[in-house]
Amino acid sequence: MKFPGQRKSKHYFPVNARDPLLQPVQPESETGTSWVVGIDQTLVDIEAKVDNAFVARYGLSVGHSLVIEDDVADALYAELMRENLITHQFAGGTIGNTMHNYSVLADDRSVLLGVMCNNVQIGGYAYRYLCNTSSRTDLNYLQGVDGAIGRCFTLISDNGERTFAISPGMMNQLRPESIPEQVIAGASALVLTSYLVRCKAGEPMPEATMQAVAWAKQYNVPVVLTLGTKHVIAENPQFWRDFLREHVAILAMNEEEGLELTGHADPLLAADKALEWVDLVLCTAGPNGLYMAGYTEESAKRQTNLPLLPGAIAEFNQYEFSRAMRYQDCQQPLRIYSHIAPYMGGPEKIMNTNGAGDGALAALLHDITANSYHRNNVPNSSKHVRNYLTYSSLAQVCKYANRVSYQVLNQHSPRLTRGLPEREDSLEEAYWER
Ligand SMILES: Nc1ncnc2c1ncn2[C@@H]1O[C@H](COP(=O)(O)OP(=O)(O)OP(=O)(O)O)[C@@H](O)[C@H]1O
Ligand SMILES: O=c1[nH]cnc2c1ncn2[C@@H]1O[C@H](CO)[C@@H](O)[C@H]1O
Repeated sequence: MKFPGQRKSKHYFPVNARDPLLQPVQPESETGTSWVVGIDQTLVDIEAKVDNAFVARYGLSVGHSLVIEDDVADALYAELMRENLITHQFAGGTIGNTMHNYSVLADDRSVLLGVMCNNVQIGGYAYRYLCNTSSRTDLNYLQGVDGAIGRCFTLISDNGERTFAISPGMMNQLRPESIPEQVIAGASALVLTSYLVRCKAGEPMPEATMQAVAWAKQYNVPVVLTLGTKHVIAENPQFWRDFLREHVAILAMNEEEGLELTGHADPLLAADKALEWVDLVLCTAGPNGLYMAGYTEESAKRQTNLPLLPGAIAEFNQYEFSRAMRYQDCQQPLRIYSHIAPYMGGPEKIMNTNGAGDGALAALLHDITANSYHRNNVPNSSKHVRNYLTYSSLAQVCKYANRVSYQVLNQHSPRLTRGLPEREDSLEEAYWER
């Protein structure tokens, strides 16, 4: 496990050095002790440059993700081929991206659940998917299907905005019995997307998802939900509010999804509202950067030394140097908030925004899993006198998430092609001091 945040400063602890006061550290095994698990619709992103007329012609909605029927997919694909518009093909899927990115950042294990073709052809979509997933993402629990994985036509307009058209193939055929109980039981987090319920009647994916949620609840594993697209939320916002209250600890969304969910266009107010249902919120806001909102123990709050920010909640970042806790673990819960503007003002030229939010969530998961790892190895550390959820403060997690988003914006693929630059391993020197 690589550590996030200020690794060379006081938070760094050399768990691999022999310190007789620490629990003997277990030799690194392939399965490790800390991992995250996610469920996804297995998808390959087929990226093409198109104009808005193309998007309208196929009944799509700019900036969003819609499912298309096979005949529409065939016509769309034929036009892309005929006009030679396809520029890239990548492994995709919002949770697949997040698991891959987590493994790249943490240099550690994530487990991906979903379907995979029983019969993989060299050079085919399934092959590309497997080749473009981190070797630290455990794919051993994928369920075989006799048919194709999904395709996500990723249509990029001139300003870098992306529109998705999903041709599902067999991506929703994941069955409840393919969810491994022990993998969920031992995970630091179970990561889901609201896309998982976007299925045809009778497809087993939603049931498989609920099986995973049931086990997560049984073993007290925090469930993380990323909202995916505003359309899925807009169809039934009350369903999602109930789902969050019932099952979810950590919510990731962008400001449009936040608006559909809460009725608040202001990302800070949307995040604050969502704290009625969940313990921790990450709300990305495109060129306005990102917000986090969560809880900490009143007596453990830490004052920021950054300028206090104006906003719909005055001086909302006052305690952003506090570490997040689950509501249920606080005796006197205090709401804490943080905001950060895009790293370096954003890249000079954005390749495309695809996956920027998935990158931010992967950074947050890294911080949470680092906390579990540290707790397992150094259980009597002062860092664990309370049952914290994150390893770092809210402010630090914001910086890290934002830094990772920048890295994704700066490249074509929605998945990190490499970790952050090595010299930033001591993040003091590069980013964090700026
Ligand atoms: N135009 C931009 N300029 C600068 N930074 C940006 C821009 N767009 C996105 N970012 C950065 O990327 C982060 C995530 O972006 P965004 O809100 O677009 O995520 P998203 O809509 O969830 O993306 P996706 O669903 O494609 O993963 C932002 O918090 C910000 O740091
Ligand atoms: O319906 C869907 N299910 C799962 N993933 C999706 C869906 N639509 C788009 N993406 C994925 O979202 C990623 C960027 O966040 C893209 O890589 C795309 O594959």
